Amino acid sequence: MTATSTLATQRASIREVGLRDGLQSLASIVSTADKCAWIDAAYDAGMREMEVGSMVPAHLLPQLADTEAVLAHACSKPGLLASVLVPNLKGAERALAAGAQSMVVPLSASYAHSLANLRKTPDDVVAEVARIRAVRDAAGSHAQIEGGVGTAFGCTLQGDVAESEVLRLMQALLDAGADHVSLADTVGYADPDSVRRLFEKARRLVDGRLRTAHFHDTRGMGLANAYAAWQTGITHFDACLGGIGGCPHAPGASGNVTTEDLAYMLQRMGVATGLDVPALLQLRQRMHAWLPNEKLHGSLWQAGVIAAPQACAAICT
Ligand SMILES: CC(C)(COP(=O)([O-])OP(=O)([O-])OC[C@H]1O[C@@H](n2cnc3c(N)ncnc32)[C@H](O)[C@@H]1OP(=O)([O-])[O-])[C@@H](O)C(=O)NCCC(=O)NCCSC(=O)C[C@@](C)(O)CC(=O)[O-]
Repeated sequence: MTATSTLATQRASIREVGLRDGLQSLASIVSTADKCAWIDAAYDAGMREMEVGSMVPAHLLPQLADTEAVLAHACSKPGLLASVLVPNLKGAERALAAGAQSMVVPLSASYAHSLANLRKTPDDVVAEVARIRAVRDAAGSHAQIEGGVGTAFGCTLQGDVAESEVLRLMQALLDAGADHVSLADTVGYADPDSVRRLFEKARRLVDGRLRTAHFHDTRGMGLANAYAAWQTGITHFDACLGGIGGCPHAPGASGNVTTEDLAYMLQRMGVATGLDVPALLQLRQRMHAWLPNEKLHGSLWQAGVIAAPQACAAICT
């Protein structure tokens, strides 16, 4: 898809991943009731895709130990696509039993990060996706399987990651049974040029089966990278309210691109997201009470939204 035809689409979807990527690296533990309130408020603000936790061993990420309960609440929301991260077959079995509508299987294109994060090589993760697909199909479930290719632009443990390796693994995930794939910049190694280059190549290879772009704002390029991905035809983005997030097994990892800033950027570009940006800002404000010891990030909350032209005209006359 060319930039011109992409811009004609003028619709994009943001998946709030704060309850998973956002919380996984924070020491604070948010109560299940507060997580459900977070889901309610995001849903009321128009959010229709949320990643609400991880099916990892509770002792590894106690922050996400209540994922089953949080997922059950998310699944009660009509029209909400509720996903969870699953690191292995056991996690997928838990996700299927809990009624997940979408499972994100992370695969690190960086060999070193793959071992640190999942104790598996990237190709072992591909083989695990084949097992997850077999179990899902045998269960008669329609839960989507997303292969999330992380460290796609490099990482602190290994340095460079070759584009050819990222593309190979992306294709291997689809061949193994993933329904679609996403590309992630785990530690802020991407820039708009490298994003455009890799996403264009990836889209040439698998077209619409490359669904989502997942950026961290580690070096201040999160929004610029999202814009570059949008220009290649990507219309699904991951983001975290308050810009929290980061992989605990990736040294130097920091927060995701900020949901409210990304939603506002798209809105200013005339792209419909279905999101109520002032409502997102109110939700961000509530997060201070849920995460009193954590720093929230982003820009829009400081300056506020610029009033729509009609409202401005009314005020100015
Ligand atoms: C994959 C493992 C589990 C391997 O960990 P392991 O120790 O190799 O696991 P194992 O298979 O040897 O099993 C050890 C024990 O854990 C149990 N177990 C095993 N699996 C599960 C499970 N799913 N749920 C519950 N329990 C489980 C298993 O049953 C066994 O129990 P025991 O017999 O000793 O009583 C571990 O390495 C792991 O959980 N890693 C995940 C780390 C993580 O969450 N990282 C962050 C997410 S990835 C990320 O942030 C990047 C991303 C996606 O956001 C993209 C980006 O930003 O770029």
